[in-house]
Amino acid sequence: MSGEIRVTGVRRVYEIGAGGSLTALDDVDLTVETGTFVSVIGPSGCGKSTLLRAVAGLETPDAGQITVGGLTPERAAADKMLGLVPQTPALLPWLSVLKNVSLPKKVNRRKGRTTADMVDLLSKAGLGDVMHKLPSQISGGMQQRAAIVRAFGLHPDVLLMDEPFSALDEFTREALQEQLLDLWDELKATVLFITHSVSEAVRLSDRIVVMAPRPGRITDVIDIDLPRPRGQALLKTPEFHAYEDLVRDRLRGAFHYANAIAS
Ligand SMILES: Nc1ncnc2c1ncn2[C@@H]1O[C@H](COP(=O)(O)OP(=O)(O)OP(=O)(O)O)[C@@H](O)[C@H]1O
Repeated sequence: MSGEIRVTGVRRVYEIGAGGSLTALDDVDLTVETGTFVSVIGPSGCGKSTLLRAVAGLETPDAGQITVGGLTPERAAADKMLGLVPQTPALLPWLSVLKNVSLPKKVNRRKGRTTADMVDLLSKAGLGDVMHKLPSQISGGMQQRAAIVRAFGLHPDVLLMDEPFSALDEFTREALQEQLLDLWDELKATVLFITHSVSEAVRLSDRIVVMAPRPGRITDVIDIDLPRPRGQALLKTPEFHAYEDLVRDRLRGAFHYANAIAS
């Protein structure tokens, strides 16, 4: 139960001026079981970030219920059960990489790791040689890796990731996917991951949730039954491509709909 995310009948409506409203989430039901990796994919505006923010306790649904480990998201966040990795790494520019990733330890001594643990995690993430540098002295890919290590530093039960690799080139992205999977395998957390990339979703996930917009809703849930660990070689197998095709087919419907309402 400790890391289960349960979303039941969630609705979120935004007022958009002149008496208009936009239903960003409509009757969304989703259970992410403890320790599983679930990705959410769908066209722009289908409510992915709204859903993630609601699970993080940063957004209050107008109807329905969300629990994280049986608690309200606000309580789970206060208990440091949640880790959040945003699209941009948001490291503090005046602190070294090591000091940045060690911050949660200082903020929350109860659950945080020791500095030695963080040094070890940074080394595992390939950042051992740059841990004393400032964020501006390392690449964007390294900065994002540091942000992921920082999130794991709190030893969260649940990790919420909003397109963390979207600003990176394809090869860096693939390398980071592998490192994320290694960290996840070692540290165990329930992960809710937003992406626009079909191959990324297939590689990382136990389950992929497909959403469509207006109203933002879940249109499909696809279990990914591929063996782990999912190294580079897996990306070339027919089984992997078959899952990519399946997800693309299911997504196509959501995109047709999105384009129809936009035109
Ligand atoms: N604070 C807000 N006020 C009004 N409308 C909002 C607000 N936040 C989001 N929206 C609208 O709600 C819908 C869902 O937004 P959301 O950011 O969750 O979509 P998304 O699927 O994450 O999109 P993207 O892939 O582009 O990040 C969009 O139409 C967006 O414009």
